[in-house]
Amino acid sequence: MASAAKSPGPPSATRAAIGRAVAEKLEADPRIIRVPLDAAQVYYCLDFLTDDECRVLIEVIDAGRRPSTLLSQSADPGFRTSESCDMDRYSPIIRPIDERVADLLGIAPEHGETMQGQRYAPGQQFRAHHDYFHQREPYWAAMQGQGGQRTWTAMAYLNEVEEGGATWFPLAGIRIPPRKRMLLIWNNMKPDGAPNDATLHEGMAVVAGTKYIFTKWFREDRWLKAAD
Ligand SMILES: O=C(O)CCC(=O)C(=O)O
Ligand SMILES: [Fe+2]
Repeated sequence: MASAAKSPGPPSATRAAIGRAVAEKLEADPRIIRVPLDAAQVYYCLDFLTDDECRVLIEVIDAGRRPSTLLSQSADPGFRTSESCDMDRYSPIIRPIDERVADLLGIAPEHGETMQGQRYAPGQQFRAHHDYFHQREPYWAAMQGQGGQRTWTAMAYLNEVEEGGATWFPLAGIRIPPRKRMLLIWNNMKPDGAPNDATLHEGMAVVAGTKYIFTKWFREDRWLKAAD
């Protein structure tokens, strides 16, 4: 999270193996399309969710939303201005969707963090950041104890946004406009398992309408929720 550090972290055989296994699973799936990019492994699945699922997930987000937070405080108060909602993975609404995401990637559900809903009103955004943890940051020791590095991200768009709200990868050079029901998937690591700086991405400001998504981050090991 937070700003790009010079070296985001060393290679890792474990993460490299996860990267290969997930890419192989996705590439064998006829529902998945790879975005033609060299800098990062990015995929999407157009109709991953049904309209009903999108509607119910939006209701869950609206009922549980609170201001979004950051792991390291940014000097810019406008860095992440959305609202978030931690989704109860054991609820009968969330669990099947949560497990379907893990199954699509071929990652054991225990490696996934709780799905997090995000809501952006006009003007709200999540400035350019990495989903992986910067290993030089003070939070890294705690993250290592909670399942280690984030490997893959899966993010679903739950509604059409009137204007704005694209997910922009400025270094990889793609901008993805929100598209209802679509799941976007990317590997935050390089093929050698080191964090990939080119996965820097931004949830661009919504101009008109409201944007609802959920984000699911996978860890290299089993995720252990921090004690509250
Ligand atoms: O809103 C977006 O398009 C990006 C969200 C995001 O990067 C995240 O939740 O980590
Ligand atoms: Fe992100």
